Amino acid sequence: MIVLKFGGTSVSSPANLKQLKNIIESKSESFIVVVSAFSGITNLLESIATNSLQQEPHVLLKEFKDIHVDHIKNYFTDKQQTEVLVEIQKKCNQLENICTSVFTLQELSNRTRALILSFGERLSSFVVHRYLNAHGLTIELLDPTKIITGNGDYLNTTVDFEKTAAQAAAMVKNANYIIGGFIASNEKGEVVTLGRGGSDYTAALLGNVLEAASVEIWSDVNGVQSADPRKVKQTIAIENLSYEEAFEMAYFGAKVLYPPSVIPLRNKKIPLLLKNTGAPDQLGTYISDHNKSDLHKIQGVSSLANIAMITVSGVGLSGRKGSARQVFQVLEDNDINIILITQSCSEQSIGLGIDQSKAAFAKTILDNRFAEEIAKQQFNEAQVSLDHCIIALVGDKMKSKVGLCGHVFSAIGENGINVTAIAQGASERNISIVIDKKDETKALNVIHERFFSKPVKNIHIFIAGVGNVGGEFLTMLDGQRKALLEDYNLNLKICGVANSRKMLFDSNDGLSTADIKSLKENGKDYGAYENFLKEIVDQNLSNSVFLDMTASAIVSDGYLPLLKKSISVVTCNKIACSSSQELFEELNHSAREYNCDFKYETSVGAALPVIKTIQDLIISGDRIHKIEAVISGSLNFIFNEYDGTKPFADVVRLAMNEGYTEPDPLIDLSGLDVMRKILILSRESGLNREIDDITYKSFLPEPCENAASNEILFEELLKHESHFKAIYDSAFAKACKLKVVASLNDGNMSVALQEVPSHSPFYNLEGKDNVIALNTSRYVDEPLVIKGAGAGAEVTASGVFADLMLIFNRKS
Ligand SMILES: NC(=O)c1ccc[n+]([C@@H]2O[C@H](COP(=O)([O-])OP(=O)(O)OC[C@H]3O[C@@H](n4cnc5c(N)ncnc54)[C@H](O)[C@@H]3O)[C@@H](O)[C@H]2O)c1
Ligand SMILES: N[C@@H](CCO)C(=O)O
Repeated sequence: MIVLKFGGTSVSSPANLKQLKNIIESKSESFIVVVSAFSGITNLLESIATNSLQQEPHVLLKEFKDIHVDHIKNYFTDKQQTEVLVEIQKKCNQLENICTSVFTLQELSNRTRALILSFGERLSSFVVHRYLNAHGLTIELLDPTKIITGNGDYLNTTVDFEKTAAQAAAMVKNANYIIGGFIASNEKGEVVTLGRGGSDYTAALLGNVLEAASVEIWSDVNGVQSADPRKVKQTIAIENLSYEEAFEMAYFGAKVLYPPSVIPLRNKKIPLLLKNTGAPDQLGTYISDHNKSDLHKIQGVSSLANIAMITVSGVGLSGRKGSARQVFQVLEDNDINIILITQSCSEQSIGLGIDQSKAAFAKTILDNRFAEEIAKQQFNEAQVSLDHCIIALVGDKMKSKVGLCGHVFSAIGENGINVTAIAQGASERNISIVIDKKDETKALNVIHERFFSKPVKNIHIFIAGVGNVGGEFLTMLDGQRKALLEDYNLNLKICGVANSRKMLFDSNDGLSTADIKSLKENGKDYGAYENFLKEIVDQNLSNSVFLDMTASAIVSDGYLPLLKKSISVVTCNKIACSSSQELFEELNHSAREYNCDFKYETSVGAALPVIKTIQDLIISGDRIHKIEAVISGSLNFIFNEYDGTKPFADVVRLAMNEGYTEPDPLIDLSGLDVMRKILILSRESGLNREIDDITYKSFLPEPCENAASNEILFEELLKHESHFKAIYDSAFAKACKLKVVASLNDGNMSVALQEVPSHSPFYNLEGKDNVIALNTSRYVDEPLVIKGAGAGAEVTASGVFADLMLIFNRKS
């Protein structure tokens, strides 16, 4: 004998009902089918019951009848319908009579409520029975009130297993049956119910008393998922669970199974199979005595919201026997359920997780109970902290996996999620972590990504600036997206983007390049830049990263608040790293403190590995003694191109059009861009320096230096053509080339336009190339030289991309 339970959705459409028929026909052993009420009916009956007190619930009763009549019209031929409809009408009349009595007497006892609620399964089992008969199946309809007996609460009866077993044995022979779930009777023969989710329980207890070979629960999902699919996108069905794991998962919100149903089956070691009626070929979840999986891993991650943490603390708790018992007793006496307990071994505090709605009451009763101790300052008043949730990791074999907790905490720590309390039983079947409620979905996702097979890590990207570099970045991302997903399991989603005025967000599907191109037309004015930042923070997404591809100080001023929310920052904008030493240090320090990354490799030499090389040298104990470098791609290009045959202004414009200069080319021409870079390299070398410490003599005439706009700058450059020609001629006369050289020597920084002779290593530096020569304690006679393209939107975008990958590929 096997027991098969079909939920509301499995009986509420012709397609599913046909599946139900096919499923039971495929069984070789005899069976009992347990059915729930049609979808939505139990809630409707709750409303009918409650409504009966205020008014005669004609409208709701009509709805109740109409739903059933609709099903019947869908399931039966015209000829078959008549008889079924007559019976339904009879049952609806009975229900109406009960409701009228409730209204007349103005009395709705739990006894009457249970009777009203029972109509859902009474009708569904009748309809499904007739349907199966009409399709030629020989199957008998059982009356659950004649088999299942309970006592106590009318709405949540306690089943009398002995009596039920005897009745079941008398009524169930070697044949096939169908029965409505959820309903039972008490010793007086009155109708009672098994509590919400009770059809699962009917199946489990029939499985128990009939010692079934197995119990199958058929619903609209493929078994227990590794997490709640409404909160985590890429869940997987768990193939095998032990009874204990199933109970934990069900308790912590995996709604596919009513938790108490596991117990009658575990007691008799009856396997439980959870299957999808709509997809019977899917494996589903097999729950049995032992978890067959050999993997010592987390089976699922689940959560429970609306938790308040109550802390009972005080010096008087230490060594005081029975205090925990007293705390628990006072809560028990007042019907408050404790969901989670933590106590440190110093015994100075006990932390309790309870349902948030009971928090204020719990504080009052605890403070009253310990008023004397509080007055003597032995105990503190109970502290209440609201708006938490519990994240539960479930798995029988987690205990033997070294480092598992470490992975969990690093995953959530890297995403800025604070842990308020932790509870882990000695069985280690459940590790419960209390966190802020607002982080519930984020925590479920980061833990799920970290632990489940071939997880796809969703990277949530926010971008400021989609100009030259930003535009190239988007092209590169489009080209790499597929490979990143297939080869690295990384799904890069652009969730938000802004230019200097407008912003666009889409964290569900991510923004496409076409969406981003329409930013000007379709974006929303953000007003103050802080509004863009606030939106990023409020989204509270896992694996969030902010890319700055602007040259804006407003944008770089926003890094700190992001880092402090554990949102990593990747930038090619040099402003933040070359402003005060204090800010530079605070940015790096905050990234470490808040477990995220601050990456700025492209601020010097575009994608050349300059900063990374210096960091690697320093961390391995080397010391930087001297840096000599040409680190302006645009100036190198300009002085390579300029020979007096066309105006200096035209060459600068060419560099600008090629995307080598800053958006404001005066930043390059004034030497500021090079100064920022040598300052950043000095700081990376361990020096504490400011921009004013750099020795620099400008090669620009003053009117160019003071140009208030690009237009004026180009006019002034043209006016001073002879100045630039003279600089060129002087170098040419000495067979030298012009190079803007930055150096760090003995702690002193300088930048200067130099005439370099042919034997100089800088002489042959072509186009927009950069070269950086490092003399260190290890590279003494010959410097370590890094050379290559130092400007250009494409190489810079590739450097930004590489920084991004360094953050997330490493963590996957
Ligand atoms: N081009 C290169 O070779 C190169 C190399 C290394 C680093 N960089 C750095 O890359 C950055 C971008 O350079 P680019 O050539 O792409 O410049 P760009 O002018 O083409 O693009 C910058 C974009 O930033 C946007 N922007 C400006 N203020 C903003 C704000 N407050 N909020 C949001 N967006 C804003 C602008 O609308 C523009 O679209 C600069 O900081 C530059 O120093 C460039
Ligand atoms: N404007 C910069 C871009 C690279 O930082 C340069 O010319 O080098």
